Amino acid sequence: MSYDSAKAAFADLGVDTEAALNRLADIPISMHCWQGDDVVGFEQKTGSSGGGIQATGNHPGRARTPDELRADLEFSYSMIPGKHRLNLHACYLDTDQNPDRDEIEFSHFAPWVDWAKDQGLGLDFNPTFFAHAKADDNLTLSHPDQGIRDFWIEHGKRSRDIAAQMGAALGTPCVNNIWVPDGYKDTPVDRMAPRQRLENSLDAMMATPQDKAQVLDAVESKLFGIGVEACTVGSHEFYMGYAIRKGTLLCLDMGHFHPTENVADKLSSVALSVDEILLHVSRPMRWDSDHVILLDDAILQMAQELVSADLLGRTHIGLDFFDATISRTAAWVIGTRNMQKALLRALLAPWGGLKSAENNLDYTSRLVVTEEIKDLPYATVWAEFCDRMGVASGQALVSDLHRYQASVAGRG
Ligand SMILES: C[C@H](O)[C@H](O)[C@@H](O)C(=O)CO
Ligand SMILES: [Mn+2]
Repeated sequence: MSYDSAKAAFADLGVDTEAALNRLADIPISMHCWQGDDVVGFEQKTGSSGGGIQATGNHPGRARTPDELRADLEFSYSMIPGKHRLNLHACYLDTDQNPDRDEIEFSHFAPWVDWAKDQGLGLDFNPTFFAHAKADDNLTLSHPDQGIRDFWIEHGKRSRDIAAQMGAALGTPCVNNIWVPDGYKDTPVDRMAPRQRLENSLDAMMATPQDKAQVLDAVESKLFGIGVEACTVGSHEFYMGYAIRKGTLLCLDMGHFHPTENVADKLSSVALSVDEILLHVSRPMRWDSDHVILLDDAILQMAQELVSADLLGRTHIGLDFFDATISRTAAWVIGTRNMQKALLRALLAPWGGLKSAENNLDYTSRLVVTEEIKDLPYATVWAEFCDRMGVASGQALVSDLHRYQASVAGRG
């Protein structure tokens, strides 16, 4: 089918494909650096991720240096239509020095900033509160030991400063997202004290006012993780309350709720209480398994909510998955494109008519239309988008992904 025929099919429903394509071109997705190297990072130490998160698999081609990671990212961005962002973790510093987490500085990340400027990318940032000896108790900002808390508060402060400098250097606010693994394997007798300590530590970390044009603070909750099955200190209720009271962004990670919860349903509720939202789009399978996102119902519903509730202007879309059983670059490309495809479908829905049917309690029309539009030629509009953006689709995409993977498979 030609794009003109597809355009006419959507126009029949009152949908303007040109407006949808223009809007999609303006939605940046923050791609996470950690898919490229299985959440290992570039600190001069050995050890696994810790904190209950784990990349599984041993596919050849893992990036072992910042240069390799940047090369993989450059290839991946060239396969993804539009201009996007990179989400960096503090453990991905690029320096010959060996600072501990409480000693990191902007200079340790300067090569990333120079590269981002060169590539026209915005940067987002995250303090790294896991994979460190001082996180081995699965307690960091909420640890009963003041010394350990102070260490992590210092790390958090420095990360926030670095994020602000990144935002200033690149002229686009850097979202600085805080996730801590803190929790208990077995049922604690005191849930209040660690939560009070976490709140105090967060307050100390974010005590210095920062320019929102440079850095946006975000906090990320979790239901449970490996090793903290009984209680997570930074639960959803904890961070939702914190974000509302303190004016931070709230991060909703799709893998951080009970598997039967619909994270898309939370957006409109949360948006009534916080100004801005951060999404970690992920695919949990039975647990927070961080599978590569598919074009499945969960993602489609998330995109529908973002468009229908008019939340795109105050939601930062980040990704959070890491699969080491497949080509890591293909994982980035497929997952990011799926997020974009979901947004495109949502932008191509006849929201006016659907909302008016629902308002009139005409659920039959709502059902007929939502089912009928599933047959519309979305693939043709997507191919047109890729074409206009100079990015491969179909068999050409498959070949390019295989060719790049073959070129990195020999890495040791
Ligand atoms: C590496 C990330 O910070 C991490 O995945 C975090 O965002 C998370 O979701 C932990 O489960
Ligand atoms: Mn996350």
